Amino acid sequence: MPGAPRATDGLDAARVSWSVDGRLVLDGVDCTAPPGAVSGLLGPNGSGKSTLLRVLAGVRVPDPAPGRDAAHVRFADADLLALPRRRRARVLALVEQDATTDLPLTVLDAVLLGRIPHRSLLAGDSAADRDVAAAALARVGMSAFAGREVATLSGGERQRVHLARALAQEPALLLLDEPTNHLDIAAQLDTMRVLRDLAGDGVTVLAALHDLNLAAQTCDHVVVIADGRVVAAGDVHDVLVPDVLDPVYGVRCEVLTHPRTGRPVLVFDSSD
Ligand SMILES: Nc1ncnc2c1ncn2[C@@H]1O[C@H](COP(=O)(O)OP(=O)(O)OP(=O)(O)O)[C@@H](O)[C@H]1O
Repeated sequence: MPGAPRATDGLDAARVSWSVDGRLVLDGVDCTAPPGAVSGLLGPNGSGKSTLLRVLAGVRVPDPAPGRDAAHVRFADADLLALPRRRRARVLALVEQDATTDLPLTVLDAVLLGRIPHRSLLAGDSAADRDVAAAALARVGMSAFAGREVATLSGGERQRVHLARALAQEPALLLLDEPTNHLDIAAQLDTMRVLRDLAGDGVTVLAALHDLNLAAQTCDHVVVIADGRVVAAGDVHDVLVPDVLDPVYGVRCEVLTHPRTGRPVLVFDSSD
């Protein structure tokens, strides 16, 4: 992405715990995402993926760790947990699952919200901001919708606008929670291609994904969590294997090889 700062190092989070109502949702998670690559955050429903993304994005504060080494979340030498909100928003963007926009905004105005961290507090949108927002809309194939009210969009269209808003932030680290939710198969592949292109531009991408085959075909690196703990992390060929996936998801999986890409193709059976 033009203007995006290039990260020299990727994301490095360590010992992240988060509890609610006395229940440990994340239990000492270590999670890395290599720079300029697409990483997948995988795990069953309720395993802690959204919570982890929210901690990494600074929306949730990790539990204190009295008497132990504290959690850290670093990106390209910056301590993300210590960065003020506005500076953090110039480094990273989070696309939340089923994000909603209640304000009566046009698509272009919703995408322009992504420019707020980059301008002075009282300034309006500049011509440059509008150019960045228009480029972000073009990148997700939504230019024709610029003047529409967000409330009138379909779920899939809205999902793409949220991605465009994040792109308008020009983040060096992009965190996404199930970015292919609501999307038909062609739109899913388009979104994953956008993520790959961003990685090619130097952006570090970490996306929570449910579709393990989409992850297998797209990701350079995957992290699997279950019950708030990391079970495995690494290259898709090493991690997307029955020894890891069967117990985590309670299924039986077989791994084939994609005839063109050489990447794993997973076929599932229920375990009983
Ligand atoms: N604010 C909260 N209050 C109570 N429980 C919470 C809260 N936030 C998360 N949880 C619980 O923490 C666990 C992990 O939730 P999280 O949304 O991170 O999982 P997930 O892996 O993203 O799930 P899914 O794939 O279903 O979206 C769940 O059991 C959830 O109910």
